[in-house]
Amino acid sequence: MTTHTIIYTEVDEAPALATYSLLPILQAYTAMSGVTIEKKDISLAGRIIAAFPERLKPEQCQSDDLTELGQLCLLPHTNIIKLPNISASIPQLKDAITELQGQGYDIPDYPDDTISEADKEVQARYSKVLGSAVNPVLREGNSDRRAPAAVKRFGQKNPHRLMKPWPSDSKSRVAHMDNGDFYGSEKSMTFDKDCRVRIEFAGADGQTQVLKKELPLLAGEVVDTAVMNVAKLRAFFATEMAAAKKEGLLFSLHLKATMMKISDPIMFGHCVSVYYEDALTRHAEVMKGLGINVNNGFADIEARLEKLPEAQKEAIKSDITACYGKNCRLAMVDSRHGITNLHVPNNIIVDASMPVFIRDGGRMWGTDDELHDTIAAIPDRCYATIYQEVVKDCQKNGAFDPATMGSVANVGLMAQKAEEYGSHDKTFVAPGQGSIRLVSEDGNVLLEQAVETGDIFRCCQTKDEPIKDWVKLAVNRAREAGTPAIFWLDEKRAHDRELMAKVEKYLSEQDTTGLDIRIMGLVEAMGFSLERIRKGEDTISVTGNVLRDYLTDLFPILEIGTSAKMLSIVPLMNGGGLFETGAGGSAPKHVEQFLREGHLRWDSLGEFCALVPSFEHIYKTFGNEKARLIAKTLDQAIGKFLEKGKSPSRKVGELDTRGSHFYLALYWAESLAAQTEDSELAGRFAGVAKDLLENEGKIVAELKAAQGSPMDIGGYFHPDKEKTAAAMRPSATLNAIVDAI
Ligand SMILES: NC(=O)C1=CN([C@@H]2O[C@H](COP(=O)(O)OP(=O)(O)OC[C@H]3O[C@@H](n4cnc5c(N)ncnc54)[C@H](OP(=O)(O)O)[C@@H]3O)[C@@H](O)[C@H]2O)C=CC1
Ligand SMILES: O=C(O)CCC(=O)C(=O)O
Ligand SMILES: [Mg+2]
Repeated sequence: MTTHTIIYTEVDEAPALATYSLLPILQAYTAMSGVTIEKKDISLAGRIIAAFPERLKPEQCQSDDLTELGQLCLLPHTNIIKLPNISASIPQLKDAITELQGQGYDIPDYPDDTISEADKEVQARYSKVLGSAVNPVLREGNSDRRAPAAVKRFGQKNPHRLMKPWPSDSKSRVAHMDNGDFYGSEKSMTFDKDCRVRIEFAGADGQTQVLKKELPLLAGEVVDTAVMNVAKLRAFFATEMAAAKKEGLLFSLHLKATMMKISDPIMFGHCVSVYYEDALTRHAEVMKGLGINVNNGFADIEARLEKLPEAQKEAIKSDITACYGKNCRLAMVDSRHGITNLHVPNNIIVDASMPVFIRDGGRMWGTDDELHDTIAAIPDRCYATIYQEVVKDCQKNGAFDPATMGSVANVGLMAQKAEEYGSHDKTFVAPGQGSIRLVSEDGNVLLEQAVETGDIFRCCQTKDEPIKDWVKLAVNRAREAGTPAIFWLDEKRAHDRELMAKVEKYLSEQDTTGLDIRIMGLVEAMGFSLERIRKGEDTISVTGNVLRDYLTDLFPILEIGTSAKMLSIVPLMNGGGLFETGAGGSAPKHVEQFLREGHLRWDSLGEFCALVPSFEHIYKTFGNEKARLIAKTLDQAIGKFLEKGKSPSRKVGELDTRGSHFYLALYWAESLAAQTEDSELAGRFAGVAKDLLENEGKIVAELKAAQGSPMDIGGYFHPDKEKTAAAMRPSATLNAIVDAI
């Protein structure tokens, strides 16, 4: 029998733990269909190990699976199930390095300063591991995300209870800059032929410095540049902190330091240094000596102060305490442990943090472990305004009702590192006063931005083929769904104006008869979608890469309580399929709970849903009929799983991730046994279904018995495989049935 391969990604944290329980079931159920499910390691630890082969013992070495997957994504038959992985901030990267070193891996420290050539080489290798280093490599296609019909139906019938009311006198708001931001400075152009450009800094003193030697561009490519003026950014933070203090609101900051790994940690650092300015200025010399980098958050300050003699440390700490007294109150991430919004750059990731702010009635947690009205600072106007529109709507009309609200699906322009999310290698801190500019090979200045020392310059690329593909995908989705599809484009943004022209052109080449497709500004599009949501009507948002990310967390978190249940398909432009599991992250909080009390509440519904189109893709590509049946029966099993309420509970002692996998296996076996199209599969799974059902009580009891005490899996970023497998497969009865298939 020919075998067809699905690649299943090994990741980090909660979804990685869940994989230990789910993957053996998947492999057993698909083996008879000629589908093999193969693992590839894209975990943070795996990627670090793969970056330093020459320093490791042969048995410690790992292949560079990410690079291999990146190449596979360009081939027509590739089929990948992509689970969420850690996009590491520097503090997370350092923690992972320390853990690996403790396990005997001779991995170098992350160099804070790059003084020697050797430091530079190490940092260059780590820069490929840092931040969102995985998704942009694999996403060789645009994105199609929506709540599967069964999930939405279930969500309306069983509305989640996470939505909190908005106080009638809510004073919360989104704060953004009015000028000096990326939005205000953006310049954009479309190239009419293939060419190469360079990016250079031209100092006011007449010196020039090449920042990027060569940037190859394709005909039809849209390129933009923009600058964040840091003096204005700091003034904005100071103003909003003072306003929060005056109005009695909490202050919070929402950025994407993981995806925007160069620009956003710097913006985060400015916020930290404005808040703690008095203490940091007074002790500037000591802080410098300790190597403190505010971009890594208050946690870095706190940790490094520990190196000081007691008296000196206490003096600085007392000045820090004075900052809390003088300044506004900060929103807390973990009020019980005194962790604020400014602790580490990866704690508040805007795509997930703003929906929770809205779900919680426009409030965040204070030090008193209560919810309070809050100023949500999102400095750049490119996207901040959409959230203020939601805030305004909820202040006027109250919280949304998950039982009746409509749905917003998304078609997102993402392929080939589109827009801001591909800008890291073209983001620079201005080395002085002058300008940063894009220069053609023959020396013509194409786009130029005035900068002051420390300003953040950013250049983004959006290729033509992905835009064409995105428009086509939007038209197809609009036709399939029969609902309005709105292109969210802001005519005040230079980049969006270039895109609008292309959208209009490519739409005119498609058959759009009978479809309601419109282009709207962001705030208008949000208002339009919210109005429909409140009437229970569905809308498709067709957006660029950043809004794709933001909206596919926002709407699902409001509608169904989480974005983990989204169907997230990336039709690869060369014919393959990348099936992302959900739209959320790797849920670090769930791992904490698992380690503390042996209960994992990761919901694998995202994985289940992604597998259906993945099997269908095998059928469509290779005509594998058994794969078609595997998909059909899995879909039926998911329906029953939802109907019977077998998702993991949040409480220890109740059904957790492992138990939910058992029920999926049971319902899937029942569906396979009941179908009449393939007697071989039916015959094989009739016995499995019978065994699982007969042993239901025993299996559930065995799984429950494994809960209630702390777990030792030998690591956080790089757990011990055997220990983790044992922890995640604690039912001998279930294992025996699955392993015998
Ligand atoms: N595609 C990718 O690879 C992505 C990766 N990330 C990475 O994930 C990490 C964590 O990100 P963070 O922003 O904290 O977001 P997470 O989505 O991991 O967590 C936010 C909350 O969402 C809920 N949640 C998310 N997924 C599930 C699930 N499958 N089952 C049940 N509940 C779920 C949980 O809520 P509750 O606690 O209330 O149960 C969780 O605490 C970061 O390192 C980030 O870089 C983030 C987004 C996408
Ligand atoms: O890659 C990442 O860091 C996050 C991706 C993400 O949030 C998304 O695509 O929704
Ligand atoms: Mg996201």
